[in-house]
Amino acid sequence: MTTTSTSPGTSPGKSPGTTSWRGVASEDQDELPEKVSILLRERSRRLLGDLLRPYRKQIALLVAIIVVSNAAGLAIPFLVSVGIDQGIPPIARGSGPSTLLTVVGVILAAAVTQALTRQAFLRLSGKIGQSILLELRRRVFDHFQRLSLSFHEKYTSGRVISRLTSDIEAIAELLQSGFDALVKAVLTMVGTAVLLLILDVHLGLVALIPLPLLVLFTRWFRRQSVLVYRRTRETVALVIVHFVESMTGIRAVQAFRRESRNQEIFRQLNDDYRGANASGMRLGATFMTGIKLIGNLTIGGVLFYGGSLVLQGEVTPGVLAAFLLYLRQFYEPMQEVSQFYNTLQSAGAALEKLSGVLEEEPSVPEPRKPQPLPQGRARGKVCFEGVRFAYVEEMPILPRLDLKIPAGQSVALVGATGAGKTTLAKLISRFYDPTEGRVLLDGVDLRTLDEPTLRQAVVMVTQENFLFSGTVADNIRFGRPDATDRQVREAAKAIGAHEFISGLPDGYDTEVGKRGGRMSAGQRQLVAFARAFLADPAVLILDEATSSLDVPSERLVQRALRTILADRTALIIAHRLSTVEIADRVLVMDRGEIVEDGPPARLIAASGRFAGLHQAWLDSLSS
Ligand SMILES: Nc1ncnc2c1ncn2[C@@H]1O[C@H](COP(=O)(O)OP(=O)(O)OP(=O)(O)O)[C@@H](O)[C@H]1O
Repeated sequence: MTTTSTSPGTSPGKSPGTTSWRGVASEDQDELPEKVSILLRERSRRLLGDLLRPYRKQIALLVAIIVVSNAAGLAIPFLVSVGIDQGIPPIARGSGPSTLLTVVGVILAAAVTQALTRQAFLRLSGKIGQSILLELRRRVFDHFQRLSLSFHEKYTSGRVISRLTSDIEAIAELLQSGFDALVKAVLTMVGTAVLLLILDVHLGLVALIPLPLLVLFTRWFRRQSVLVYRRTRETVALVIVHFVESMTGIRAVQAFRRESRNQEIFRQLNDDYRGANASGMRLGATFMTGIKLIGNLTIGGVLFYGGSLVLQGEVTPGVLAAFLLYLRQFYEPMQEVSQFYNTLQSAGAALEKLSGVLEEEPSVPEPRKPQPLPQGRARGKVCFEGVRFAYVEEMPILPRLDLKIPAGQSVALVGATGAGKTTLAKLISRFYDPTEGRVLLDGVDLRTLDEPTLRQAVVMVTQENFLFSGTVADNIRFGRPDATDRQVREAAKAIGAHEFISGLPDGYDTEVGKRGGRMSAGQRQLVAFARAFLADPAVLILDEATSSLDVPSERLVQRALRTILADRTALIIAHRLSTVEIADRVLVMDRGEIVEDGPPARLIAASGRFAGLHQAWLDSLSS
């Protein structure tokens, strides 16, 4: 089943009601029904579980280390009480300091144990955390690369970047500090409460009186925190979008002198973000000071009440000292919880988005049972059989297309903007699958060809002429990484790019885009042609650049075109009619249909659309 997915996240064939949150679709929804939120949380948890599973044993070891570390920490105040109550009286009685020295020795041992286990914990958790992040980054990158062009056309590179950077960072933060803070807080608080009750039930109950207040206060904080957090995320998203749009569109911004208006918008958005952050900090400050106040009041109360119990001889001074030390320990992690809560929320949101991305399926799937091409290699015959295609179900771009291109033919595709020329080319490259009908290469449905066979047989050179960072030679070698230097040079020579490349500061080893490696539009196009020539596909699709080149460059490109088109099937989306003259055949497209088809000379001789276009072009040349 290979229906084109019309939106990333909507699996074909399922009703939108049940699937509209799947994949990345939930990212676009502000308010999610409770049921969906639960499903999303489950999905996030599954991903987390999946990532943690290989480290089960190490995590168990980590838990054991934390327990020992906390037990050692919790033992210290208790040992202090033993030291005071049982170590000092023998000294006062003159029977020597041996008990006290033993207790001090045990305290030292507990302190050393705590330090060593803490170090082991930090090392091990760091190692596990980094391995998990490595795996997560690998999965997300691999998956993004596998997702079809239809996904990327909608998802935009800005979102891809934030998934791979800030979201992964949020999870890193959780693994590095959040997890540690949570475990420490829970163990310390539960352990302390239990120990207080064991030491002295009466005084223990008094010390725990503020607990309900603490619970209410924490709940209030959590609710407020969710609201503030959401506002921070919303405002930061607007800042980033404005920033990225202004910078990626910097040419248009400067050309239209839009800087000051952009600056004004940015100032406002930036200020909103500052405001949201400030309220977050105020909330955190209120919570932290509130906790500290409750903690200190409790300590004061316990000292007062415990002191009177000591005077009445119901509690020993050592137990009171231990109580005071425990209470300090009890409130400390509570303050960290406020920090941790933010970390948890961002990591939760990040996991939700990443699990959504990983759930997306390529809308152009690999065949289960790939079929070989006849004779094991592509010859280049292309057929469209009853092809219907729509990006959005109700708006067909190609209503019904039947077309046969024999192997080795050069076809020029012309037509008004939006006629569907690029769409047709994308179907031959299998960036999309037809909604109905079939596209065949040498009689084999493209959907049954495996990816390497298809990519080797069909190459599309787009208008972007994208050059990657690296040397010019690397860029030419892009589609055939094992090509030798000689082959690279020969390809460049055949295309007519050798001369200008040799003139670059380091020749073929010049770094693209760096000093001296900047290229003109025509030169970039020649490098893109050399790349395609070296890849040597049976079918070449060229989306010709609309930008007009100067006359010498145009001549160079025309010559290169003749070389590259020889001996292969070619489909050129022609914006320059000079290009059309090289073609064996011209197809004129209008609203997704082929309205004229024939050799250029015949179409010019007839009095159809192409003849009109050609005449207009001739007139423009002579005027
Ligand atoms: N990814 C997409 N999602 C939805 N609609 C699209 C998408 N790409 C193109 N379209 C629509 O399909 C129609 C045909 O577009 P296409 O790019 O094939 O035209 P074209 O003939 O190549 O135009 P041009 O000469 O301007 O490049 C247009 O109406 C366009 O709005």
